[in-house]
This record gives sequence, structure tokens and C-alpha cells, in this order.
Amino acid sequence: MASLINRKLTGLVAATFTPLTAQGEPNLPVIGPYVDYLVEKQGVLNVFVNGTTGEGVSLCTEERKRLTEEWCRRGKGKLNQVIVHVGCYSLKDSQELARHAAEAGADGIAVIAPSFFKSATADGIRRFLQEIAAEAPTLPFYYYHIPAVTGLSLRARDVLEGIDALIPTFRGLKFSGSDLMDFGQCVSYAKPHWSLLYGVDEQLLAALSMGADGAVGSTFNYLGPLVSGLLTAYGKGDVSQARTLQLQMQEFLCPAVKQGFDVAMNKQLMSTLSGLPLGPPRLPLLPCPAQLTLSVAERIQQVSREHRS
Ligand SMILES: CC(=O)N[C@H](C=O)[C@@H](O)[C@H](O)[C@H](O)CO
Ligand SMILES: CC(=O)C(=O)O
Repeated sequence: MASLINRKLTGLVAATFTPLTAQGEPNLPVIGPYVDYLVEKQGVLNVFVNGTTGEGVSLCTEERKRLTEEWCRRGKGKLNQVIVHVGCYSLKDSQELARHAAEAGADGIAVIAPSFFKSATADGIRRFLQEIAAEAPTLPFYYYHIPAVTGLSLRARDVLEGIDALIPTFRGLKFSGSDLMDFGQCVSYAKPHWSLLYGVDEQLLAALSMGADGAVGSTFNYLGPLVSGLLTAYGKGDVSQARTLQLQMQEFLCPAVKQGFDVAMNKQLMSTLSGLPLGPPRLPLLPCPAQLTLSVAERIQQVSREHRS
């Protein structure tokens, strides 16, 4: 198990959608084909399960466990890493999910700070994270910063201060915010074995130039080849090509963003593009009419064909 902790997470990580039946129950049989689709059609070999895109906080702990087990089981031998989000409002529930993720064979865990009672201090968050990480001492641990969703005003850099003394398994950060100065300050502070993963897909290039090691995002579920191309171009020093691809991606997403691009719309878009029956989102999110995502889906399909040919 010692090797798990030394595997640095880089490149693309797809934040997965949670397949639900028409009745709103986890639809586990879809996960096997979903893994194959990511590997074969998208060239994406890492997943981030039960996060924002996966509506993790809308699922009960039993459901989260079953989904974790299925992703780990189906991903075995096919995916490089399965990272599981285990954050809950309750510390105890998070600890239970952290222990479970280790048993299920996950490759790492991540936690979003609770946002009903919002910690006013970095110390409160660090100690919450510490008590969860301690329950899975063999797994790399990542802090997940997503201020627009949590409403927490604490900078990620402030949470990082002194964190490795508290959490020996600390291995980095998923940063889903647009404050690139804060991100840069996380890069300055990071240890070489940490992974700084960016999570605002439409401006990934800016974060790469600031020092990101990789990215976790929802759009890599269907824009994998395009974004892999962006990473490769950037890695070769071809910023002009990387920019072309980033701007192209913004062009597709812009019509969706104008209509309020939330998880419900994103999930519908993914169902259309992949053909996987992902089902409705869970309440309080309402299903997005297929019609609303069709024109976005058509443009993405057209350009994806060009990227493959
Ligand atoms: C709020 C949200 O879901 N953020 C995702 C990851 O953190 C992103 O992957 C976005 O879905 C993506 O950047 C599109 O806006
Ligand atoms: C994007 C991401 O990491 C999430 O959906 O949680």
C-alpha cells in the first residue's frame, strides 16, 4: 500500500456524473460502460467520484459507498486512479466514507469543507480535514476548494499553511476557483510531491501557466481528446496551439453558460454526447430538457470528429 501514497496525480481527471434510474436510484450497471467510454472514447484514465458533478452531497452515505465500490471494481485494470470525494456536513459521516474508500480500493480521497456551518478560520477547516484523513492513513488526501459553491471566503493558500504537519498523507489540492493569485500562492507553497489540480475547465490554460500539475473537471467526460491536445501542446511549449484549443472549448461552452450551465444541464449534455443513460439529476435539481443541450451537443460532436480524424 505504501506505493499508493507516492503516486503523483497528473493530467486529466474526469469528475464523473452519477447515473440514476428514472426513479432516481443509483444505476450501478451503467458504471462499467461509463469506464469503457472514458478510457476508449475520451482517453481519460482518472476519475473523481461523488464530487460536485456526481452530486455527492445529494446522496446518502450508503449510496456513496455503493457507487465508490462500483467505480473501484469496474475501474480496476482500466483506470489509473479513482479519487473519491468523501466530504459531508457531518465529520462522522466523512470519516466513515474515508474508511470505506480505503477498503473499497480507492486511490485517493478528497474533501470539500462543510458549507452550512462555514468555518471562519483556516484552522477549523484544517482540523476537520485532519480528522478525516487520519481514518484513511494509506490514501493520498486532497483538499477541494470550490468557493463559489461553498460560499466560504477563506483562501486556499491559508488552508494549506502548516497542513502537512497535521496530515502526513496530504498530497495536494483541487482548486475550482478563478482567483489565480490564490492559486499561484498555493503553487509557491506546495511541496514537490503535491498535485495542484485546477477545476475551472474553461480557463485551464491560465492555471497551467501558473503551475498546475493537472485538472479535475466535468467537461473532460466529453472533451477529453481536445483537452488532452491542449495539455500536450502546452507541454511542448506550443502556447499558441494550446490557446486555440482553450478558446475553442470556451466557444462550445458559451451557449450553455448563457442558459445557466449547472450540473443538471451538464448531465443531460453528457447523456446526449455519450449515449450513456445517466438519467435525471436528484432533487432539488430538476431535469434539463434534452432540447436545451442539443445545439451544444451537435457542435461538440462535430469538432470531436475533427479532432479524431
Ligand atoms: C461548479 C463545477 O461543477 N465545477 C466543475 C469542477 O469543479 C467544472 O468542471 C465545471 O463544471 C466546468 O469548468 C464547466 O463550467
Ligand atoms: C469538477 C469536479 O471536480 C467535481 O465535479 O467535483
